[in-house]
Amino acid sequence: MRISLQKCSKTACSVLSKRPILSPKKPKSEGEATSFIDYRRVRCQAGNGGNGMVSFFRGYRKPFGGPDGGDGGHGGHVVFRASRSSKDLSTVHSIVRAQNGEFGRSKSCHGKSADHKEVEVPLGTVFKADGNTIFELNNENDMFIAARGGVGGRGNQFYVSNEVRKPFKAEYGGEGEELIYDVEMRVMATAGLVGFPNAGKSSLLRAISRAKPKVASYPFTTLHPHIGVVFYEDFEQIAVADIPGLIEDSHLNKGLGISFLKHIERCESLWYVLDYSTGSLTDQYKMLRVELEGYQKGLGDRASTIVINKIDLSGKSPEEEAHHLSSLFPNLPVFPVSAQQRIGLEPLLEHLREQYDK
Ligand SMILES: Nc1nc2c(ncn2[C@@H]2O[C@H](COP(=O)(O)OP(=O)(O)OP(=O)(O)O)[C@@H](O)[C@H]2O)c(=O)[nH]1
Ligand SMILES: [Mg+2]
Repeated sequence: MRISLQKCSKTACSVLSKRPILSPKKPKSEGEATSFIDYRRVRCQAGNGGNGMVSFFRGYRKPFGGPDGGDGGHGGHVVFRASRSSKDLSTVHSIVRAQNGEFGRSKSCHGKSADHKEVEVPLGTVFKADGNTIFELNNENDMFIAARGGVGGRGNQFYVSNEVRKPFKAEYGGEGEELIYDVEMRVMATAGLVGFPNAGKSSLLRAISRAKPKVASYPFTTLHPHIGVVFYEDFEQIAVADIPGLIEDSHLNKGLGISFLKHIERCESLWYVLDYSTGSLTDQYKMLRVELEGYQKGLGDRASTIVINKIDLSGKSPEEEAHHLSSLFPNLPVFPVSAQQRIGLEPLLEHLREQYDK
C-alpha cells in the first residue's frame, strides 16, 4: 500500500490525503446474507515433482569431481480434512492447487518438497466423480487425498555405479494428478423449512436462530437456502435450513427451478410451513407433498412436521387452535406458531431437539 502511494501522481495523492483514514461505519445491509453453499464442483490440481539435476562437482584443485546433482522435491497433494468448525463449502474454491516441488540443484542439494494443500470441509462431505461416490468424510479430522502430487525426479548422483562413474542422466519430476470432483454435503440441516412463498419460512428462521434472511411481503424473497443455528442451554447447536418457496409444478422447473430442490434432499426432516391466512391447510400440505414426490420419489415420506404460521391472525390462542388443527393432520406433529409475534416457538424448539437426539 505504501509503495503504491509513493508511486502515484501528485493529484491522486492529494485526493487520497483528504479522505478520512477510516471510512465511517455503515449500517449493516438487511439484504441477502451470504448464501449457504452445500455443493461445489472442484478441480483438484496436485503439484508436480521437481526435476533432478545433472551436475558435477568442480572445486579448488578438483576440476573433475564426482556427480553431485540433487533430487527434485515431491509435489504437494490436495487433501480435504473434515472439521467441526467448518459449516459449509463456501471456503472451498472451485480450483484447488497444490505447489510444485523444487528442482534439485548442484552440490547434492535436494529440492524442497511442497507442502500439501489442505482444505477444511464440514463433517458428512461426500466426494463424487462421474456420479459415483468416491469417499465420505464423516469423523473429525478424517482426511481424503483428492489428488496426489508428483514424485521428485532423481539427480545424476543417484545413477553412479561401478560401471558408470559419470552419469549424464537425471529424471524429470512426476506430474501431479488433476481430478474433478462433485463435492456435496450429505446432511445440511436437521430440519428444512418447506412451504409456499410468503408462508413465513424466513420469519420463522429469524425467530428461532440468529440468521437474518430477508423477510418481505412479496413472494420469492428468498432466492438461496439459508442456514440458521439454534442454540440450546446445554451448548448443543442444531442447524435449520430456510429453503426458497415452492410453487405448483416446481418439480417441472417452474418458479425458481429445481436446482434448490436438491437442498431439500439434504435435510434430515422436513417442516411444512403452512400459511394460516390463505386457503385450506390440508390442500397446502398435499400440494407441497406432490411437488416433493414429483422431484424425487420417497422425499415426501421423510420425517415430517406441520408448522402452521401466522396463527396470530386467527384471533384465538394457539392452545385453542391446537386441538382443531391437530385433527386435520392425524399422525403428524402439528405446531401452531406465529413467527412474527414469537408465539408457540418453545414447543417447536423442544420438538427439534427431540428430532436431533433421535
Ligand atoms: N401476521 C403475521 N405475518 C407474518 C408472520 N410471519 C411472517 N409474516 C409476514 O409474511 C410475509 C412473508 O414472510 P417471509 O418470512 O418473507 O416468507 P417466506 O416464506 O420466507 O417467503 P419467500 O422467501 O418468498 O418464500 C412478511 O410480510 C412477514 O412479515 C406471522 O407469524 N404473522
Ligand atoms: Mg423467505
